[in-house]
Amino acid sequence: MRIGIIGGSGYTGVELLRLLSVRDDIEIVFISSRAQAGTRVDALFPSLRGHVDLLFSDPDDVTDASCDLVFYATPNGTAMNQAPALLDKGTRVVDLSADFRLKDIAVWERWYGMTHTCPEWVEKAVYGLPEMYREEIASAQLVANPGCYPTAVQLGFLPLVEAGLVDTGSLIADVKSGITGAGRGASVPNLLAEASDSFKAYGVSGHRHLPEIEQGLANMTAENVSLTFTPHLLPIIRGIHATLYARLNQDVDLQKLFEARFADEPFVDVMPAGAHPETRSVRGTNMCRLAVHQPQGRGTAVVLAVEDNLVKGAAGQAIQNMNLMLGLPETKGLLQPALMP
Ligand SMILES: NC(=O)C1=CN([C@@H]2O[C@H](COP(=O)(O)OP(=O)(O)OC[C@H]3O[C@@H](n4cnc5c(N)ncnc54)[C@H](OP(=O)(O)O)[C@@H]3O)[C@@H](O)[C@H]2O)C=CC1
Ligand SMILES: CC(=O)N[C@@H](CCC(=O)OP(=O)(O)O)C(=O)O
Repeated sequence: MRIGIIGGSGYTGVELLRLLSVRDDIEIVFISSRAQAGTRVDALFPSLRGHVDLLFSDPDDVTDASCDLVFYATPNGTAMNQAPALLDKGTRVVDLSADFRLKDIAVWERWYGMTHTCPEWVEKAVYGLPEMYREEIASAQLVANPGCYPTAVQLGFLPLVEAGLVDTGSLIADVKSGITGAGRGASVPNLLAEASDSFKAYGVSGHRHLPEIEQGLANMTAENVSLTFTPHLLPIIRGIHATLYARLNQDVDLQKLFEARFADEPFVDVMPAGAHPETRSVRGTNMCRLAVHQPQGRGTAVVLAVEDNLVKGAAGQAIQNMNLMLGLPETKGLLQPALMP
């Protein structure tokens, strides 16, 4: 399969390269970076020496590359302008940005502060959370890959919301992300001296992942969904840790419920009762590890979810979606264990 990557010099782009370059069923034929066009990929990323023998290209040239599938690992507002030319030619696309994730265009425009230039493809796009939409993803031409926070939060709440066991009007997600979540672009708040040895919340009054998570949860239930979502910046490189709270409306064996819901899911691991999953247990992997608790047997379910924001939260999930779309084994190239310690 011939694969192209637009935005190959960013963090999710290099993660796509790390995971795809070792596969013998995939030929990477195109990697773009406007700033790096003409330079060798392994000059920018020596980690790929011996694995990727390509130069960065200009994104405009991808239309001539005749790819089976193209990834957009670009900032929000890019794919909606560039991908339609490929989509109209029949190329399949996985967009890692938020351009095609929200079905309500007015809501997207409010949260992203831009006019949407391609609502017709938003309608046709399939949201790329395989644990919810596996069949639709397999036949989609355009997949909107979920955001990093939305992946962990939706997977953690999924069994509870789907089974109607919680008050969906009072859900709480307290979530922490490593700094690569902010991308590779230079910015003062992301400097080592600014972000390390410190910890803070941000976006408390509103983060653009709120409508995405609420849209996903609403698709799991006929009930009204309302979420309080507070993101935090953790002084680590990779990893998301979500602590999710929901009021139970009945007595239920939560451990059994979670184990049954994810029994056939290759990339969701329900840990034994009482576990406290760590971000390092998923570093570099496509796994989301969950643990479900009911402290003191009172009526609140507390779900802990960890994932690597660059893998299950971005590039790994994008490849999981690619595998489904191209009729390849879903887990192909994604089963390596975490790097420890
Ligand atoms: N980082 C994360 O953990 C996650 C990120 N995402 C989303 O994935 C996307 C990529 O994120 P990330 O890799 O972190 O971003 P980076 O900022 O690290 O990289 C962005 C890439 O896009 C390219 N790019 C920028 N502007 C354009 C443009 N107008 N046309 C073509 N290429 C462009 C850049 O190269 P150049 O400018 O040289 O062309 C670079 O290769 C974003 O939409 C992000 O929100 C989603 C989930 C998690
Ligand atoms: C730590 C950090 O800054 N994280 C990013 C989320 C990254 C992501 O998933 O962004 P998209 O939805 O745009 O794809 C943020 O809060 O903006």
